[in-house]
Amino acid sequence: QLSPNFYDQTCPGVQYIIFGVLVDAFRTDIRIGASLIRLHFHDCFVQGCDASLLLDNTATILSEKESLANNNSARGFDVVDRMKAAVEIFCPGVVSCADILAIAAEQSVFLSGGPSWTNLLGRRDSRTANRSLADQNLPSPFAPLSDLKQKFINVGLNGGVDLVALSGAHTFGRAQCRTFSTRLFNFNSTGSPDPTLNTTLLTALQQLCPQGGNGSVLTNLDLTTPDTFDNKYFTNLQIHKGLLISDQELFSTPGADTIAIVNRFAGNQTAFFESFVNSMIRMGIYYL
Ligand code: HEM
Ligand SMILES: [Ca+2]
Ligand SMILES: [Ca+2]
Repeated sequence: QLSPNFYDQTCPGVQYIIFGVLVDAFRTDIRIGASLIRLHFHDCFVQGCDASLLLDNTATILSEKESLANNNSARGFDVVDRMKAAVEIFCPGVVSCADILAIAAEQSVFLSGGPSWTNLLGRRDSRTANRSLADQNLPSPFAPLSDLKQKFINVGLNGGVDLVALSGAHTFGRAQCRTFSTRLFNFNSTGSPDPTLNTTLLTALQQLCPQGGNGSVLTNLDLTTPDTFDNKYFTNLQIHKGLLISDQELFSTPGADTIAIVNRFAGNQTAFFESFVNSMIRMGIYYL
């Protein structure tokens, strides 16, 4: 049973301590907020929000850090370690790392221009990780829409508003060429690029990510406002400027129920923010 007041007696300053570390990290790394909210998402989708993602390999643990979606991709662990260390100085042994991830996610959205909300706290950290479950549960950018929906349903979210609103987190942060380059030249063995990709953006991405080139080159997920948390992600989808297949198909899958939701969020940022907060809170209370 999570509560906003969970640390009121035992660590009343926890949010300020984390905020201090976050603001400091932001000064040298504008991307850190995006990286941190992604850690919270990748934690919650595997065994619930229990900080299992943070555990390193041991004799008995196969880390989630090296799962398909996280390996050479998830980042920000050093900042989480600094947050935990700072919290330990003031309230040793009290605050869970799963709560630190949830708080950091909310503050990252707020610091980037998005909404703020009241964090529900009191998660317990797990002593086990599950790499195969991470491989299974974390959505692939190449997956069809039906598969993305199912992965959200599997963790107690829905494949409509939750999927579309939370995908809106791609309003900031970066992605590597290897996560979208299948769209650029010979899409699904058609001999042509993905027809749902805007041709101007296509040309730019072909230059950035040539065939046989370096798959770890980075580009912005939201090419309009790359570091601001806003609804431009959705207006981009309307003009076929989503970066990942999993982004664009929310709008470009014929007959999909997600199209109307994209259109609503594109036209009304307040509606997006409200749904986003609601879905983040529900994702954040998922626990096994
Ligand atoms: C719907 C299914 C989703 C898929 C298939 C997906 C896939 C991806 C991929 C492939 C990347 C780029 C990783 C890299 O190149 O290293 C990425 C980045 C990111 N994702 Fe997602 N994602 C999904 C949902 C979400 C959700 C629900 C959130 C948060 C609520 C989120 C937040 C982010 C952020 C902020 C980044 C940028 C991270 C950074 O710059 O370090 N994503 N995602
Ligand atoms: Ca977890
Ligand atoms: Ca943006």
